[in-house]
Amino acid sequence: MEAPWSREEFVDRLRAVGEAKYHDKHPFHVRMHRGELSPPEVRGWIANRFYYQKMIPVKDALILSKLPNREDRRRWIQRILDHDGRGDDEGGIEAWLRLGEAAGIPRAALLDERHVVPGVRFAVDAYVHFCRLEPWWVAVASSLTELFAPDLVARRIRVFEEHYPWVRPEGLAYFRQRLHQAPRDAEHGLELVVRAAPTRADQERTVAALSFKCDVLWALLDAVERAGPA
Ligand SMILES: O=C(O)c1cc(C(=O)O)c2c(n1)C(=O)C(=O)c1cc(C(=O)O)[nH]c1-2
Repeated sequence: MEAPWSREEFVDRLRAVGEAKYHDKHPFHVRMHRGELSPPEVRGWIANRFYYQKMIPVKDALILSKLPNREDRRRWIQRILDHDGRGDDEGGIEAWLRLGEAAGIPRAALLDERHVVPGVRFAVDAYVHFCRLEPWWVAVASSLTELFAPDLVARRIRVFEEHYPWVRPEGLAYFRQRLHQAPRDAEHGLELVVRAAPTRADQERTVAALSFKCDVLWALLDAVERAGPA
């Protein structure tokens, strides 16, 4: 049996997956970042991504149900609250609906999923099923794309302000929230995976889970790109 990687090497291996295949490099994002998307294409992306947003707390509830440790459940549950909201906090799903409205999409058109194309549904459902079926620490590893999300989201805020000013600025609140939520989530996720994956075989399985998740995000954008304007 091969020796486990040190924590540092393990984290390097995880980061290398992001460098190779995180969706910031997808041609659709490249065009978005250059300011080349038409308003209907931006709307198509927002309307399809809503399905991802909507399913995130569902997959986090599946993981929550499997976490063996109370302290970890107390931290993990925050992810569900971040998206679904609680009390006065409207939550991320509501913020995404407002992003849609700021871009000219009626909330009813997001809620009834009329613009969601089959490939997006398949990709997102594959992620949810993966988290339902895999051991909790493998499912947690698949969430570690959040290690890479903050740079992309920070860039997206600048890109929208510069190239897509027709999207009303209050719509960007969702992305601003993610700038502090994602690093906190990634830190906890990494801590869980490092603790639960002590052998080289375990570590390799977590790297494969992260690679799978990059495929989910990539396939989602392939489908959005192919669908075109909404
Ligand atoms: O806009 C993005 O590029 C992006 C990427 C990701 C990601 O890397 O999975 C997430 C999000 N956004 C996001 O908003 C979010 O709530 C989220 C949760 C998760 C997850 O896997 O648990 N990823 C992401």
